[in-house]
Amino acid sequence: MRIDVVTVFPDYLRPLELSLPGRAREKGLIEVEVHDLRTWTHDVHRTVDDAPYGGGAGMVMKPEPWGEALDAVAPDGATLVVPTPAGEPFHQRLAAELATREQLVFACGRYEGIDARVAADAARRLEVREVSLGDYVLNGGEVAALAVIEAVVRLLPGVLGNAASLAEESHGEDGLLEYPVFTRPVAWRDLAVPDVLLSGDHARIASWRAEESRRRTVARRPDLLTADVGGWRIEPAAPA
Ligand SMILES: COc1ccc(Cn2ccc3ccc(-c4cc(N)[nH]n4)cc32)cc1
Repeated sequence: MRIDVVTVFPDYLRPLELSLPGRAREKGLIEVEVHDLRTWTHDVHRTVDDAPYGGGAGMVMKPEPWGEALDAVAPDGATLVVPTPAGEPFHQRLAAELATREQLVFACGRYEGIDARVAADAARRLEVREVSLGDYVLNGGEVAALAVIEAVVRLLPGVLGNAASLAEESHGEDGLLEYPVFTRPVAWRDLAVPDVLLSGDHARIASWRAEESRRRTVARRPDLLTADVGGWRIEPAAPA
């Protein structure tokens, strides 16, 4: 998979050189390139924004630099991911879908967003997915892009050293929250590890974990008990 990110803050994407995406790059499983949107400006001030038509607070990102950037960076048929508060909810099912794509291009906006014609023009030759990370407001798309990239890259074959952990996520109690996890020491600040986990009785342990998943889900995410999509225990479809 190739991933390109276009942003006015390239340094915001430096974490992609670390840990999971960093190792995946070293293994040659993904190529990642970050591009400065101002590369495609031609005025002395390298202008990327202007006042919104119709009035209102803030500034809007101009279409021309974005159009030239996407022409240069995104080949026909690539998938353009545009983080926005107004996007479709990002969740594991969408991560699994994006993990099947050959090339993802992320358009990271700032200000009050990107001129809407950019996505409309891109949709003429790209798959365009406008995605929201959740019902809260960020200042730009870079943090969202980092989250989406991590959620997608970890699903790629060979990226997670322990594929079993991915498999376990996908075979837990479907669509429920993870059970609590513990490790040594067995006693810590007068807090103990549940005895069942020390019993070696794998059937009892599995039953306890299933019950803990259900208990947590009822307490924290009752919505998941009725949801028919969005669960994160989904394995990526085989690449097209
Ligand atoms: C209310 O309208 C607004 C429009 C844009 C902004 C700032 N901004 C600019 C680009 C950009 C990209 C993504 C996001 C974002 C995504 C999620 N889930 N929250 N926030 C925010 C973004 C603030 C508010």
